[in-house]
Amino acid sequence: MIDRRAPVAVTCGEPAGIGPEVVAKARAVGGEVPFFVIGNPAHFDGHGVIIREIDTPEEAATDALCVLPHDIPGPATPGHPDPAQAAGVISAIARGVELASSGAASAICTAPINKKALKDGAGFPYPGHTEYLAALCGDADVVMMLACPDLRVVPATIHIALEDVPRALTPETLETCLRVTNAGLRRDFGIAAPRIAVTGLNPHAGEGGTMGRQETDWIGPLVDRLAPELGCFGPLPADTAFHAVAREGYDAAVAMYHDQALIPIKTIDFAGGVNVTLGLPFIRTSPDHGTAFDIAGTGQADPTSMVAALRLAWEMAGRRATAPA
Ligand SMILES: NC(=O)c1ccc[n+]([C@@H]2O[C@H](COP(=O)([O-])OP(=O)(O)OC[C@H]3O[C@@H](n4cnc5c(N)ncnc54)[C@H](O)[C@@H]3O)[C@@H](O)[C@H]2O)c1
Ligand SMILES: N[C@H](C(=O)O)[C@H](O)COP(=O)(O)O
Repeated sequence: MIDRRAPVAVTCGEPAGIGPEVVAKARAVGGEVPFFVIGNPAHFDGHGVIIREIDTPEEAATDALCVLPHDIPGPATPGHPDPAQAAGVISAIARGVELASSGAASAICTAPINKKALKDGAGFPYPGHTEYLAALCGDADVVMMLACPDLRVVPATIHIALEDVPRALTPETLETCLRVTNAGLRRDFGIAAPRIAVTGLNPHAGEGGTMGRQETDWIGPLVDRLAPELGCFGPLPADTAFHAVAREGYDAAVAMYHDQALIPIKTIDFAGGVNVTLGLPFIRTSPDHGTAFDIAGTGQADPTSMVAALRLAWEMAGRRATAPA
């Protein structure tokens, strides 16, 4: 059967971070995935791969790092973001979205951005790709999933201050999160009847209302109501929801806030974790790490997560390409 998947569009991310290095290294070790990167070709020099400028995504090949040139000025200085580059970093993401939306790319895979650098340099009003991509797609209901072979996690609230979590967490937001998670597990991970563990917000999941009431007042009743339809159960005390035996009982865990979800996965498999946005009209993956300014330019960046992100995007594109309409 002919493989008609278009190549994956990689957005360059922060030029002063480790993004260019892991993208270039991924070309060398992630051999089978056809991809091209949207960025300034000069930013990818020096990592031992052949760089080829291309004019269209169709020219992407696996024998070189193919770069679709994008207007991001100047050299990159590792560890020191240049405010003049911020607008180009942002518009490269928007360009990736256009290419994925038109079918010219089968997915986007985003190299890490530095949110503060984009805010300082170009007034970027979003706390992350996830929210920016949702806005580009008409305020789509999206969830952020981080996935590795042993665990998938979804924080029900994403990039907000901890003090704002209890207000942001409502029956409506949690229900939407559970629905998007269930649909994503079925469509993009091929799990016919997903099992979704839901954690509590408070210590010991509230311990029967003695350490917080969200669990008894509404999280528990909501999870019970949706259980027959979405395969969810809980709320579980978060501290014991992620050990090895517990993980065997679910396909994804929905946690209540960012660190509750991301600490376990980045502890279990920082190198192999992948960030996936579910709920968009196209596929988006990303490595689970950030711009790592502390090691940028030293050659120490590990491309394993970038390779995993490319492979997962490609696999998801394959599943969508062969799914019945
Ligand atoms: N996908 C993304 O765009 C994304 C993901 C996470 C964080 N970020 C952003 O990146 C910036 C820095 O975040 P941070 O410092 O919290 O996390 P980070 O992941 O950049 O770094 C955390 C630690 O892990 C190390 N590390 C990270 N990736 C590595 C790799 N591939 N190989 C070897 N060591 C690696 C770093 O050197 C550092 O010590 C922030 O602006 C954050 O918002 C972006
Ligand atoms: N919250 C993510 C993490 O810590 O890995 C990271 O900030 C990336 O988020 P976006 O994909 O929204 O940029």
